[in-house]
Amino acid sequence: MRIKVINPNTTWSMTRTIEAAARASVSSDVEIEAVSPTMGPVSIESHADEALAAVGVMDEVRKGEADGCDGYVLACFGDPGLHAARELASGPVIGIAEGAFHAASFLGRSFAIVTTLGRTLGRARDLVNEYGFTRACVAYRACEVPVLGLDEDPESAYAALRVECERTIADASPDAIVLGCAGMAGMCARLQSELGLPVIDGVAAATSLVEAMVRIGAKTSKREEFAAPPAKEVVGLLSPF
Ligand SMILES: NC(=O)NC1=NC(=O)NC1=O
Repeated sequence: MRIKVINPNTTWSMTRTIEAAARASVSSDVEIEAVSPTMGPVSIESHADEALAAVGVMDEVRKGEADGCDGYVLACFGDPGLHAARELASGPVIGIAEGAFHAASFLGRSFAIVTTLGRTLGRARDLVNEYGFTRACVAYRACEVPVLGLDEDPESAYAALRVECERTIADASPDAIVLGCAGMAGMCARLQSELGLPVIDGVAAATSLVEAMVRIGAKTSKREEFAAPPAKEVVGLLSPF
């Protein structure tokens, strides 16, 4: 089995963090291919970043199909390009937000999201509502660490994240915490141990769920909405598509 884990931002050091978390979450017979697109923003912290990143995600899925990948993880908490990726993929495609919400829902009645910048919380709220977890998600919080700050100064980023998690637990008493950024993947186990409640990293959750779906033979439905997009001319910069 081969799962392609796509970090939609173009920061390869973060891709390596994501790769380690993905590899640790799957069985030994699963091959993980972790990549960043060849184009796109170095970090994704806005709707504009997400729009740009979606093109790179599509390009990586298109290449993955040519290489025979069995499934895909979109390792960015905004799940950028998820629906387009499902149109292009034959196997399952799971974003880390959707995967994390499902995983958290198996562990308790409620969860809270603790993410990077507060400006990304609107997107998180939209995804919670779209995926059907409105009642379960009891808090939307941000530690105000920029995405690349997680890589550049991990110790102070961890300190800020832990403080915000502690505040969230005190204010909203969630049964679990969902980490709102792929770049937090390496901090999950330490946080869970120090905070004393389940802490979900979406990279591990989504990757293990893709493995499970591939093992039961589940593929993306091609009946209607996620059928291959109609062939058409694309002009200008995006013409390769
Ligand atoms: N909420 C976020 O910080 N999302 C993210 N931006 C990235 O570049 N990767 C993420 O997971």
